[in-house]
Amino acid sequence: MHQVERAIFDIRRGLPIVLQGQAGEYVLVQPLEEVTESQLNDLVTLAGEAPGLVLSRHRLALLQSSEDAEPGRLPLTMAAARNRHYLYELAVGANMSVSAVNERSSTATASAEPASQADRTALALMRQALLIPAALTAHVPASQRAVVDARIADGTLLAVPVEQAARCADASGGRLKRVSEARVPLAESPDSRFILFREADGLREHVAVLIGQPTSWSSVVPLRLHSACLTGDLFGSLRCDCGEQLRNAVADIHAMGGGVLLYLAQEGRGIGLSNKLRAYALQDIGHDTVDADQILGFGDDERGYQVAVDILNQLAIQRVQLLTNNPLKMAALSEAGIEVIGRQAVYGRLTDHNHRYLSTKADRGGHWLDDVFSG
Ligand SMILES: Nc1nc2c(ncn2[C@@H]2O[C@H](COP(=O)(O)OP(=O)(O)OP(=O)(O)O)[C@@H](O)[C@H]2O)c(=O)[nH]1
Ligand SMILES: [Zn+2]
Repeated sequence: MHQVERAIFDIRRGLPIVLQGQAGEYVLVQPLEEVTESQLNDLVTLAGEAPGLVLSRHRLALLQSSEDAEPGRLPLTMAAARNRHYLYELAVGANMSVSAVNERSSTATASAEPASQADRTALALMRQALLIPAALTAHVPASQRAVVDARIADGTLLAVPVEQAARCADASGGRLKRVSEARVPLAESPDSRFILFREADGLREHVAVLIGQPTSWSSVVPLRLHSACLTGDLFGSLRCDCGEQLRNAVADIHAMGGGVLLYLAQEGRGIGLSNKLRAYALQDIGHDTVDADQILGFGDDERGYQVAVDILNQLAIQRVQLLTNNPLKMAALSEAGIEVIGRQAVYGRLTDHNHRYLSTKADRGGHWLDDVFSG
């Protein structure tokens, strides 16, 4: 796992890695995000043949104008593989179909082939690294093995077994370390304590905010799962309702006699801040919050709650009253064996700026927000 965690760091820095198959085959993986012309040239030279562009099922569904799709790999011509602008159009362009992109460009690509295990793993690693979910993959032919081996040997290219990488990228939670804690009095709840949990790869840290003294909590613990939103939580952005929900939740839990707020590193519904800002830019040209994420290759909600369940287990919390308007959070906890005894709504204010966002959440995400719209 250690090696995979290193690989995720390389990927996050935009560097290529090698995935090694069980039969000894090598697949070079180059993240698309921030890729430079010179990296594209290097990739083609190193592989000795044109790579393919691996895209998520959400992005391919858009490119193919279909309801649903599987992750796939678009085989590229040599010219296409070197054309950064063209690759970006395919991966995140807002005007969408493979043929339309081909038409606008001097290069061309064929229709998608099913993604191999290495391709799928490459996508999972991009997500784990919080990059755009798109990568170039190239099979290294026997003639190029010695060159690639030399790069692995001199430490300029990291190689990891694909099986291990697939397991690591899919393992959400389960490897959380309780790192540090302290008393942090909050305006809405002076008797509060922060406990920090760190994921094994070190990329994400989550905080459990204990409100009041656990010894005085009732047997059903009021719980808020709050996904990080830098823009809303910290700056009071008017695009969403997060900041007010956060503060209202702390006040509500305090008023309920104490409980827990888990502040989860799931910025932008799990797509990361850089992608959320990209999604905001797409919303500014007319797409709604769900479609904007899909253009970038993401599903409506990329969050999982295993991390939250692991923290609750570490805190020995079994029965909760959940503060949420999100049916997925209720279901995720119940499915993981946490008893959700009840639900309490937690709202922010409706404004001109967040109206469309909240109505999309209600209409397309099934969030319980009727009371917000009825005033
Ligand atoms: N991708 C994306 N994420 C957004 C957008 N606006 C807000 N977010 C994120 O959405 C998440 C909202 O999280 P939560 O406050 O847990 O809210 P929720 O899923 O609506 O559920 P409840 O508040 O519990 O009802 C945060 O991670 C925000 O960063 C957006 O337009 N696009
Ligand atoms: Zn927000």
